[in-house]
Amino acid sequence: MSAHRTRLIAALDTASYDQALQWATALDGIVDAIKLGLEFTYACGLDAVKALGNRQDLFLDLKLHDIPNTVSSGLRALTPIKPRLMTIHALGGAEMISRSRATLEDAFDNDEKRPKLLAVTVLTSMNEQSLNEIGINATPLDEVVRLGRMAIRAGADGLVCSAHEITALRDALGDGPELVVPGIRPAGSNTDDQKRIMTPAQAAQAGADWIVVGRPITRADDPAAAAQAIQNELQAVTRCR
Ligand SMILES: O=C(O)c1cc(=O)[nH]c(=O)n1[C@@H]1O[C@H](COP(=O)(O)O)[C@@H](O)[C@H]1O
Repeated sequence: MSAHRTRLIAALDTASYDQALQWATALDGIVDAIKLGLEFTYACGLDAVKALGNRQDLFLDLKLHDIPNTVSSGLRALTPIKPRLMTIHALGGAEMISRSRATLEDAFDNDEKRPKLLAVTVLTSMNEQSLNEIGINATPLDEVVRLGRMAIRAGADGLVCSAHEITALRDALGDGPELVVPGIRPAGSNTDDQKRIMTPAQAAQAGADWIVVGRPITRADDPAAAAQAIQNELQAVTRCR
């Protein structure tokens, strides 16, 4: 058993480079990593992603989902950015995941420096009803565990899931996979479009390796203070696993 700290990723969802830089600067030394996703990347381009990613640990969240050749080639094109974490959709299937992992291994001699490949399971904005609407007659919990098993077996280093599924995933897959958990809302904050939410402390208690928090930080009057409050909440949870 080892002491394990849940780390905080701030999602810098904006189309403005200046805004992202301002947040990244204010949060430097408070959060453990920053996340740049579709909005920032499409609006500002990969050079801007690289510039911000050179300053702090980077989670590059582009959620690739296409045929195996297209996804693995797309990942290869992103490797000069050297993110710490990258996302693809588990729904792309086992071959897409295994080819993606092989591409990343091929691009990095040093496995320590290789970006960790995360498979997104069921988006935290979805509940059982939204799964039914797309023809999946399962609970989010069952669907996440099913996709999670497949994705880890195929070569993903970790999974993106909600905090509600952490215990079941640990039971099914053990401590190895990195579990990255969005849908985090400090008590009393606006849930926005998130459906499967928990507080930072609850997610840490459940065993999240990383939590991802966007609007509760970026829409706060003082983003640095909001992020520090979340870190304090995480650090108050001591757990061993
Ligand atoms: O892959 C992700 O990071 C992700 C997966 C998921 O299931 N749910 C989810 O919210 N996210 C991302 O996590 C961030 C959550 O942002 P907030 O809802 O503002 O805290 C966003 O940048 C989402 O793109």
